Amino acid sequence: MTRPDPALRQARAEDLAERLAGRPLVLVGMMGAGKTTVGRRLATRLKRQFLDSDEEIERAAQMSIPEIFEQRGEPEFRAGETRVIARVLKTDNVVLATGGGAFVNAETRALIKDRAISIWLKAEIDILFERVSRRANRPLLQTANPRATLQKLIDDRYPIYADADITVASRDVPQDAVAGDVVDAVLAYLQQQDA
Ligand SMILES: Nc1ncnc2c1ncn2[C@@H]1O[C@H](COP(=O)(O)OP(=O)(O)OP(=O)(O)O)[C@@H](O)[C@H]1O
Ligand SMILES: O=C(O)C1=C[C@@H](O)[C@@H](O)[C@H](O)C1
Ligand SMILES: [Mg+2]
Repeated sequence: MTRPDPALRQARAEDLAERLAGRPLVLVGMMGAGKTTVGRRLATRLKRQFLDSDEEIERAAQMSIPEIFEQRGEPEFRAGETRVIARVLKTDNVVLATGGGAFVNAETRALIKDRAISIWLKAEIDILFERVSRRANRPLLQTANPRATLQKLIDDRYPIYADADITVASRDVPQDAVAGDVVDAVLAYLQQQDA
């Protein structure tokens, strides 16, 4: 594949930033889909602030996510996640990467749908499993058969993620290329809405 012309790439990002008129962009999807890494690159391109709900929760609690799950339990983590996302969505001009379970919560999902444009970064299980296997920082996957657990989460969650405004394939290509795909997909979505 040829590399996109940097000037064209920049022009598309500037066009998108203007068309969005401040509306937040929210990345949803499974752990390992690339929400954090792609979101960061997307924010740079759009000259926006980047926030990550997992990082915000860790900062507020002064603990890592595995520690929060262990010491306070998943329900408290989920309550914190909903609060953090509600707070972040009061700000314009933000790119928000959510934790994998955030969009599954009906209240959080309604808030995201109301305030932001949501993008599902959708990836195949092989890609997800390879990526999440690099680090043991996902408490939900600390099971006897993490691949089967991941598959079960995919089965449960994909119909819900499909409610996002836009779906972008998180392919096995450099993260910058996926960020470019997101720019193109959101532009196409806005053009379709204007038509
Ligand atoms: N396009 C890509 N190519 C190669 N590696 C990638 C790509 N996108 C993400 N990764 C790698 O996959 C891992 C998981 O990515 P990331 O942390 O961004 O996922 P996430 O969707 O934010 O997951 P979580 O829901 O657990 O926060 C990281 O090590 C990241 O560097
Ligand atoms: O998929 C999930 O439910 C999670 C994903 C991570 O981003 C973290 O929010 C946490 O590990 C839970
Ligand atoms: Mg993340």
